[in-house]
Amino acid sequence: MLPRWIFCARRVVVRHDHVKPPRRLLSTSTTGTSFDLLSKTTRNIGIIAHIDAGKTTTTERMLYYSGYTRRIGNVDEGSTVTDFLPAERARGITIQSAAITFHWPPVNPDNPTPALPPSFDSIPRSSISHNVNLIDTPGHADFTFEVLRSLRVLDGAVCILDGVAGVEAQTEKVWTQAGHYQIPRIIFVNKLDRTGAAFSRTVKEIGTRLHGWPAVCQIPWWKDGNGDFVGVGDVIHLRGLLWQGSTDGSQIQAYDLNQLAATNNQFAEELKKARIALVELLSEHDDTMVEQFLEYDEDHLAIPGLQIIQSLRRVVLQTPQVVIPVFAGASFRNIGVQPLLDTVVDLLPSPLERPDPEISIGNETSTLNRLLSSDVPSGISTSTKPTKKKIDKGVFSPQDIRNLTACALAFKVVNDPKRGILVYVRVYSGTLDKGSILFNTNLSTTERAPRLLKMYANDAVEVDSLSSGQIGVISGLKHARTGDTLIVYKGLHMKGQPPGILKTLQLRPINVPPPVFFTSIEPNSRSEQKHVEESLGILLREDPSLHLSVDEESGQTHLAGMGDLHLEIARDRLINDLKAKARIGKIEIGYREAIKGSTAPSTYILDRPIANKPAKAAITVSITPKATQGDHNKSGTPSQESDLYEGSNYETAYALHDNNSLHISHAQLSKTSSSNHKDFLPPNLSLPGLLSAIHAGVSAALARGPFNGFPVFNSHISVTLDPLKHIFAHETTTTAMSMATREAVAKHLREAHEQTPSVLMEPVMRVTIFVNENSMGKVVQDLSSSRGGQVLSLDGEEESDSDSASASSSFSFLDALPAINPAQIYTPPDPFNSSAGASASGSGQSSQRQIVARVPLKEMVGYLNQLRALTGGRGTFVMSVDGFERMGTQRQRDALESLRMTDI
Ligand SMILES: Nc1nc2c(ncn2[C@@H]2O[C@H](COP(=O)(O)OP(=O)(O)OP(=O)(O)O)[C@@H](O)[C@H]2O)c(=O)[nH]1
Repeated sequence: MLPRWIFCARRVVVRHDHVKPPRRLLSTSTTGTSFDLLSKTTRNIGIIAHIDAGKTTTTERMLYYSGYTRRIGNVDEGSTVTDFLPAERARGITIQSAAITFHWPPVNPDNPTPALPPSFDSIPRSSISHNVNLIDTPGHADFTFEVLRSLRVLDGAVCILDGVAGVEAQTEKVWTQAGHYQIPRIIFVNKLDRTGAAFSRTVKEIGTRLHGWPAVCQIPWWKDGNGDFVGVGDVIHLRGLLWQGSTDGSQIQAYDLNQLAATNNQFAEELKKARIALVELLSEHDDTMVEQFLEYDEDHLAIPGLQIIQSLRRVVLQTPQVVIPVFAGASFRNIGVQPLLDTVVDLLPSPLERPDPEISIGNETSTLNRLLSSDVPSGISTSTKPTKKKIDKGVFSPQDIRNLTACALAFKVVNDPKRGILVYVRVYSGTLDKGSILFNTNLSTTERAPRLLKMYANDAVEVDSLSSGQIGVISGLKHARTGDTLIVYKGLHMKGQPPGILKTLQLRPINVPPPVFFTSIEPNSRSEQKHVEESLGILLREDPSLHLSVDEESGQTHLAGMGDLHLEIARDRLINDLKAKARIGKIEIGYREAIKGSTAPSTYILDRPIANKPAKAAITVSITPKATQGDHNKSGTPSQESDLYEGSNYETAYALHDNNSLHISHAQLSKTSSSNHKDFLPPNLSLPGLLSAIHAGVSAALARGPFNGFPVFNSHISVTLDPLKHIFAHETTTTAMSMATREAVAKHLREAHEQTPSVLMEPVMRVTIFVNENSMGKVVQDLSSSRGGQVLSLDGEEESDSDSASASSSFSFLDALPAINPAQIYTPPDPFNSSAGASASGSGQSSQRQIVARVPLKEMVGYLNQLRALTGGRGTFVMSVDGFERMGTQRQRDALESLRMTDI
């Protein structure tokens, strides 16, 4: 009898034209059993990998075999479903992660909602149709942040490796990040049809570079042992799976061990060896497998496939994950995708099996279910009787928690040409209903969710609700941005806010790294200004790692981003997709300027009409440079803006972008009691309104420093707001206060610079490079002499810069993982000479070396070409911002000179 999933694959072919998601399965009502069924049969997974490993190609096959597309899209022809932005199709790379839903195995139209069995002890999960929400993530280093954003909402991940190139730098980085989020992962070694493909070498690299024991679940099947790649040996079910060449891949022949032994004994013997290795490995990490092994008389081959699947599932869900199931295929040749889909359903967890998601509330961190069960973080008390006073103080009651009926994370905003702005959300608790009023805790705004959708390849299906664990889309939102937390609070009206600190609740907050490249944008004409601004607004909602600042004096708008490709794509999106008519400047390095002088407090008065209305406001300001450690600041802290919730009721402190800080003292106005505010403030002003106006004014001034117009770095601004002296009845508005503050801070910055000249700070990158042994010397030499870099470690040895933030965080995670001895890893032999494979890829396991260095970003521009030249095209690297460092006098002079040259 044919295995069940082969039957499935055939069934898709037969019924291809009318396999559509049945509406009954899409209904997300929260009644007990259907909620349970939906959650248990849901997989929220992502595909992560190095650029070009084949994520999009594999996704296209997944959509095809599950019946959601009628033809297989081709990356090279620009006809894929997931790379839908014109810029993505033109470049053949994935820029924005797209989330799509499909069912695997395909829904049986005769029995669309089969009952779940009481347990999966006797049948595999993949025998029941599951709801798979798939998030395709970008592979380019400039989009790592986009990958991080998607990782937060995943319950499991498939990591695709290029079978020729092996484990590449970006894979290692994303793999580690997924490990930090405790995301269970499996690996698909793709492109095994290519010359130089080396499955065995790649498996060893999984052990040594991804720090886990590879559990080889499939071995490649090469025609006659060394020819074309034609199928896989299924180690779990002990069978050979042969794909028919030049078809759509839905015709697969299965051969059991006896059949294989008769036709290809060597392959059959290898399959047995692989099974023994798999059972041995599982036994080391799963006690139940040891019991099974004894039950089956210590016969590795006698243990049923289902028991192996269950054991694999148990080890994949262990934290930290030390066993990594490995599968094989060539998506482009349509080989290996259906069993991979089975594996997704069988091994990766449902939303119900995931750890409680982290949250931040007030300035505490906790987890969502602890909060919902009122087990709130220390320092935040609950009360059964909330009074107005208690609510103002941030106290909330169990009833307030009960009123919190849903919590969701907007993990992606997309401007769809046909459907407008789509906000992709993952629901973490409760149910989002169509028409719900959503409170956005990042923006403190309220908006209604007019329509809810599920995205199926090219189709969007409207649904009435999205329940916990589901991924879907809200269309028609006007404000929500990528990364915002949306909550539903019972009884909230459009102008209201949830009580106390509930309004600060954020799901899985992440640090946005500081932008290090920028470009200027100028509308072609005044009439284009509005459209350009709106288009920039869309870009920023989609991608919060882009930063926008407007220089009020020159009127120039600066767009800053994480990398040159990041900005290039933003530029393409703006001009080609959003049709903004604007001139875009050259992409430049985003230096910072640090003031060296301080100023004494002085009061600035703004007294001139704004928009033809009289305006007057005053503010007292002083500035000091912050103490630094050698003017070197690590990334992570500088870019995040937050209210520090510190100090007394009469002062407010903020951490601003670029390691700046702001302290506002507002002596007469208490933050927690507004009872006397009417004695000091006219009816049009409130303390929160004034604080945010001052915050905005300070941020605007710091965006352009007095030295060369770069953002100011590492300064402390002290502001005093005295309502009796600074506020003028009728004439003081929040706009006037914001402008007064901006002008006051700008004046103080100029004075500080005149007193002691400011200095330029440059972004310094932490670069991880992988090269072959014989190129190592040249690459190190080039880094340290020509590029002014500092080599921190070779092959992960002790770093000379031991306080490196990124280093320590990744080491703490890696410390929990076992040391892997590659000699103990089972791999089948590769058909090609392994050194040939290694030289084709440049990642020969024995000769692969890793260099970690700190290098100024300026020296890394165009580095890939240089690295390729030094390594015969084989080296790869990844980098992230490590901090900003003061430039030497000559370096600063050179940088300013080259900036002047660009201006001419
Ligand atoms: N020979 C061969 N080529 C493949 C295979 N899978 C993908 N490719 C090719 O590899 C290239 C990259 O494939 P993509 O699917 O775009 O890779 P990706 O990982 O999505 O790339 P990014 O979106 O840029 O991160 C394309 O030219 C594909 O046709 C495979 O199994 N065999």
